[in-house]
Amino acid sequence: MKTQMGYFASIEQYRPMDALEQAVRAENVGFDSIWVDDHFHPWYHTNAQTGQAWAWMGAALQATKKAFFSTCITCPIMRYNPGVVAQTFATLRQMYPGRVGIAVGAGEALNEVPVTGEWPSVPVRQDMTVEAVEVMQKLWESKEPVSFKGKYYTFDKAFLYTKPDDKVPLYFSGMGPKGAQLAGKHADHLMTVSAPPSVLKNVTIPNFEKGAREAGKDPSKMEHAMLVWYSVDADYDKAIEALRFWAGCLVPAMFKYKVSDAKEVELHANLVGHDMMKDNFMVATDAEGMIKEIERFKAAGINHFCLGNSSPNVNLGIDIFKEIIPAVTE
Ligand SMILES: C[C@H](OP(=O)(O)OC[C@@H](O)[C@@H](O)[C@@H](O)CN1c2cc(O)ccc2Cc2c1[nH]c(=O)[nH]c2=O)C(=O)N[C@@H](CCC(=O)N[C@@H](CCC(=O)O)C(=O)O)C(=O)O
Ligand SMILES: CCCCCC(=O)CC
Repeated sequence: MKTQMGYFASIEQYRPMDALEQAVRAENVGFDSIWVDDHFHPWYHTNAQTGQAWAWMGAALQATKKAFFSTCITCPIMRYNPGVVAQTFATLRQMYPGRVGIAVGAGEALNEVPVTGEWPSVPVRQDMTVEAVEVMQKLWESKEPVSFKGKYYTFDKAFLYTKPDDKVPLYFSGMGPKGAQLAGKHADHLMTVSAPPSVLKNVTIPNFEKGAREAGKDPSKMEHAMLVWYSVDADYDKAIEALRFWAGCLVPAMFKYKVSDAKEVELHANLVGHDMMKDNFMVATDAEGMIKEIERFKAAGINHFCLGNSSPNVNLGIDIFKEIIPAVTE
């Protein structure tokens, strides 16, 4: 499968209009796809934003010409009703045929707790995600009104009058082995987050493929997409430090516990050392260094990169891909 290069335009790290300008620039440089975070609270407090992802996508799709767009990722189970998620992505895909997909996942306390107060366990949220996906697919496909009584959601003769002309591609986030297996079983493609290449190769991707085979699908036709942040600067230490905004994602407790206050995440993020950031993110001083970083993950089986640009000079961090994209996709 040909490697695809995606640009992650963060609307929690950047003001929405700045992220939109980045998306336009990234498309012009040759990125295949644009991905946007779907958050309520951000992963860092100082100088953070959190624009609404779907509102941003509408504007960004109109401002660009051909790039594929998806959230990275939407949690369709708590603060959003899955029926309204299905309606939103049906509308966007009808308006921009072939250019819109959705990635789903079991959520983060940062986004769900502030507006619901609830935080079910990981297995329950995974179960809710599977049910949400089932009902979203029914709404997208059904020519008749949908009535559904599940464990978590009830639909009473719900009908989407605005439908896409073809299927909305569905990515499913699996960070752990069970999440990856569920992704293979219930979605079209895998979405995951940067992890050591050995884990991706020996745990995440095999579990995803196992899930796909269980559902009778051909895993060789399914993408392995991954969100990973990068920073490029001639000064290596400056490049690493510029990734600090995302360091909270490297603290496992942020996923396990009900942490929904960005100030609290920031306190933990500020304790993360450069070695850990270097190991989990991509840091380089030039295009050649970035190509090496991308090749590490390609060798582990990743074939769709969602690259979050945390470079000190953001435009340079986009323009450098004129040289990188041909080298990693040929
Ligand atoms: C926590 C792991 O669960 P998993 O289902 O694999 O992954 C969860 C993530 O998909 C979500 O949190 C997702 O919403 C995060 N996310 C995101 C993910 C991604 O791949 C790319 C981009 C994004 C950006 C984004 C996200 N979320 C948003 O809301 N908005 C965004 O923009 C996991 O580790 N799962 C393990 C099982 C773990 C488990 O069950 N643990 C038990 C305890 C076990 C023990 O005792 O040790 C527990 O915690 O109760 C697995 O195997 O699946
Ligand atoms: C380990 C990182 C999980 C995804 C974090 C996130 O929400 C990024 C937008």
